[in-house]
Amino acid sequence: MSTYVIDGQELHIRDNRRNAPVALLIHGWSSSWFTWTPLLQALGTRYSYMAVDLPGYGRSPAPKHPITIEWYADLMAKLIEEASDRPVVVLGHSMGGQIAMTLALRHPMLVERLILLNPVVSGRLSTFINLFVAPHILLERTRLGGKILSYLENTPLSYINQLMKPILFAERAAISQQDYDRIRADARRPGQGAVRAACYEAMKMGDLRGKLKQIQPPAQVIWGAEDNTVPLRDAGAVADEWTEADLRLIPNAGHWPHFEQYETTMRYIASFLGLPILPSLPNAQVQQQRDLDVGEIAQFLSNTELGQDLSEAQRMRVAGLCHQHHFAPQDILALEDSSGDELFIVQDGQVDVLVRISNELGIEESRRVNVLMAGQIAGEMALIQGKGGRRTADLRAGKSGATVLSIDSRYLFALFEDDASLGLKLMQNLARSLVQRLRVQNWQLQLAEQRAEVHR
Ligand SMILES: Nc1ncnc2c1ncn2[C@@H]1O[C@@H]2COP(=O)(O)O[C@H]2[C@H]1O
Repeated sequence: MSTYVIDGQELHIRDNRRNAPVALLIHGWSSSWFTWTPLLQALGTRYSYMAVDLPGYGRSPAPKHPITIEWYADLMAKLIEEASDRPVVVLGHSMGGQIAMTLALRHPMLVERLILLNPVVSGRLSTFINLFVAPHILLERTRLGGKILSYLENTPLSYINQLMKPILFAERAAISQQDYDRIRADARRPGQGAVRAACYEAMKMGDLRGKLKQIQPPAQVIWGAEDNTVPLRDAGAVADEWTEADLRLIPNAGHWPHFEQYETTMRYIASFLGLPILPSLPNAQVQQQRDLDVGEIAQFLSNTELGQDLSEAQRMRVAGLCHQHHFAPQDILALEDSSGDELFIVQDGQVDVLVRISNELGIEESRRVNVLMAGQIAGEMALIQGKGGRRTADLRAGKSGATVLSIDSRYLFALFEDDASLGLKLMQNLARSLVQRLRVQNWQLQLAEQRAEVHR
């Protein structure tokens, strides 16, 4: 845990303190940093994560300032400025999602991407909450009310205990008793009654309907289909107003999809962030990656054969899968007839394509058939042939060397499976590049024919 003091407000933060891009994690109403435990290991492979205890929750003291969603958002903006020198990925759950969206609206420069789990949009919680939980919470505001309730809590009269599970989780949710107990303990933490009541009002005041379209950073919105806390009516507002957002509904999950349906939730997040842990891969390995600037790579991809016609969010996904390699002049990237497990994109310099051809004396020599420049794809032929595909030519760095991005074909195929519309666009782009090369070759053949004619 680290402690930050921002504007005199002490903030306790669970972090992994890596020299890597920052991911800021904002929990929801009546919760704490613990909200993020299932995701921390995977996020830690690429990010320096900061799971904050919001003022008044977990170990962070209650604020002296009146609570509004805007105030929380501005405080998070100052925290980002303190912790990072570039835009950060922001994840928000429930009320934390409302804070994250408000942050992106008020400080778009600070947010690289948003991932929102069951976010509060309208501020109107479910009827369940309004009928049973809210009166309880509003009563807690006063010291006497709080005392009476904490006494009742330990008696068979405590209806809140019985109601908590169906409100928070889906009927068939896979949640362990241990996780449930911890989430419940956070929700009922003594001494937080006043903050809980203030946040209940703040969420209503922070209504984001009508503003979603103005959110600039690419966003993924994940929702448990049986959410009884933040109703799916709010997911409807996202679908209706914010068509650029990547909205995903997860069956058999309620308000805590990352606990209830970890695999599915993680697969969506991993493919959005380009984390190398798509569960459809054998062993779902968590790999340590070199820290590339994903935003910069995504920007570069917009001018490449592979990145044409992709949205910014889609380019970010592809960028997250890229590794960067530097090759000295004449270094070999791939050998003809070897198995092809990677797709390459030339980032800088040149890559020569060499085919082995037997001359009149039957001696094999390498002939350069093409030169690939920045933005062009190489290695797509083996990839398109599928498993066991072999390289059709040697690939060799040109005279001044080459910088190349590579994508492991297993990750690329996992991405195709996971996001069919992105997969289709990428396959179209690969096909387009092949068509272009065939056209050039046809034209070169015609030209050679015409020249031969003139000499005859
Ligand atoms: N005639 C050609 N023109 C341009 N590129 C080629 C040609 N033949 C092969 N290649 C590239 O060289 C790569 C070698 O590996 P692949 O066969 O996987 O994919 C091949 C193409 O990207």
